[in-house]
Amino acid sequence: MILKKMCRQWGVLIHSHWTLKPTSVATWLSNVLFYSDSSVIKKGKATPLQERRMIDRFRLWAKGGDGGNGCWSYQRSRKDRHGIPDGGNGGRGGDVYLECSSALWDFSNLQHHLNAKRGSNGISKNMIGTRGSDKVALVPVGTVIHLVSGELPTLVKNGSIASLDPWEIPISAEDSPSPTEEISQHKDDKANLPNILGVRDVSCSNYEIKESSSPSHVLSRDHLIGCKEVKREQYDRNEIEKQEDQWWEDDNVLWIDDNNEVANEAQFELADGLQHSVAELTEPGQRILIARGGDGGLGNATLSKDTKYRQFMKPKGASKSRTLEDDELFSLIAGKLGSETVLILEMKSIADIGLIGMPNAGKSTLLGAVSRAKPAVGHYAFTTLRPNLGSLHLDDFSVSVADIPGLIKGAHENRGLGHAFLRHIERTKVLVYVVDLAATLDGKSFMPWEQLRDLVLELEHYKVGLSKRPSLIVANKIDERGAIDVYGELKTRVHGVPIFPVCAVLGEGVPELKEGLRKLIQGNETGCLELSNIVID
Ligand SMILES: Nc1nc2c(ncn2[C@@H]2O[C@H](COP(=O)(O)OP(=O)(O)OP(=O)(O)O)[C@@H](O)[C@H]2O)c(=O)[nH]1
Repeated sequence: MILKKMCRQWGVLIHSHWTLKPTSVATWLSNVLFYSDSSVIKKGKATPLQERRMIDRFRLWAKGGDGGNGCWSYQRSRKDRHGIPDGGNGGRGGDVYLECSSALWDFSNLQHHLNAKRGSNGISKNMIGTRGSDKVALVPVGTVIHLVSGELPTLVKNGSIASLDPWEIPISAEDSPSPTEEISQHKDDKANLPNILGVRDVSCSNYEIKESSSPSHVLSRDHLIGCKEVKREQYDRNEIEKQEDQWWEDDNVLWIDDNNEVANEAQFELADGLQHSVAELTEPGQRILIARGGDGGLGNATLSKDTKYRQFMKPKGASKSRTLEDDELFSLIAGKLGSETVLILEMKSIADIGLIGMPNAGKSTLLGAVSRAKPAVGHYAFTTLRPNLGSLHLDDFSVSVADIPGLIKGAHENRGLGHAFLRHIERTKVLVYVVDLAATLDGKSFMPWEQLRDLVLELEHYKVGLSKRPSLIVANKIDERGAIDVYGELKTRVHGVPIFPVCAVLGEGVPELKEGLRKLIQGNETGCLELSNIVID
């Protein structure tokens, strides 16, 4: 009864005819009292950011959808038993796009294979097949694209591509007859395209296609012959599967095996024929076309308009002398293959200010002190495994601050995930060196000026000139005993950049630091930290 009363007082409804067994109540109470600890509650799907490793390099294989096949049909009537060709063209395959989104941090949501949908086949009554749907994959802001194979990605205007006409018009292949170079044409300027839906209206033998970006060129019907080489049966499936296996093997070695960091980096740098930084996505909403869909094959209605093929379009029996070779015919009506691209995506954080320092220097604590960000803070090195971003509000404007994970000596040789961390510094405008004044007080670590020398060396070894940008120094943990003396010595040993004594935990010295950052961002202070300005014994 007492338990029942307690339950009622706590707002727990217990039906009067329930018989409460003391054991079950005890279990329930113990669950409520002892297991309400958040650490015991099962974690949801979204693991906290610092608990999973950042995937900031990613190998991607993209394929545009194949075009649908053209239709071969005849409209017969009582008066015309042979009929007139009325097979529609196949629909165009979908394209593959990468879209920049500020909602993402890394490539963990991305799939290694991206395939757009195939266009549907043409239908009789001269009906064109529908266009295959596009595949759009989201990538974080600051994604840099390196091309392994395939065509160069094309930047598409910001905004939705939903406005694209689903009835994409299939056209003939490009000048090059090679199937590998078979790239479908842009059809942005529809006014210049013949109305193929109403193929009956096309009397000319030349299409004039004007592209907004490239000079206009004329494709003649003769180029249709070029399609001959794009044949499904010639497309060696085994070869492709072999290549895919190979690719997966490469992929495993290069990127998936987490324990093989250094080998991965080395192989990335040595990757054959890799074209570095062919494109980058820096603003949310930007889209890049990475694989084009193939054009649809031509239906016999379209072909019958061409004098060259007209005689072959007649139904069997009506054709006079020779018939079109099967291969040739197949190449005309088969949908063209979508293009394939292999890319390596790399993420470089974009922030106005980069906080860099040795592990445990207090960078994350400082980020929390200057912004509203709540990064994980721990009294052990490498608490931060991915850059944390925060927004620093100065009176009339705000800037973004990135807390870069701790760098150690040899980071430029990829020690301690050095490359992964150094990469993010490339995009910052201003550098803030955070040094730990208390590091040497226990005799285990380096003096602050030694920390600074090592940091500058690591930056310069990774990329020459990386340290040459407006900088300041934060002398952190000024509250620790003996730190003031170390700070005094630091000022005598390091010149050329402002030094701010700060206690990030208590927020002391933070207003002065913000003022210093404002000057740096506005360009009033431009000094960068040089090795020659650091005095070491
Ligand atoms: N006494 C004192 N301790 C501080 C101060 N700032 C940070 N710390 C402590 O230093 C330790 C490391 O702080 P973090 O902010 O995680 O350091 P970090 O540089 O981000 O470390 P990594 O994640 O390894 O790069 C924590 O135990 C903090 O509480 C400070 O101003 N004074």
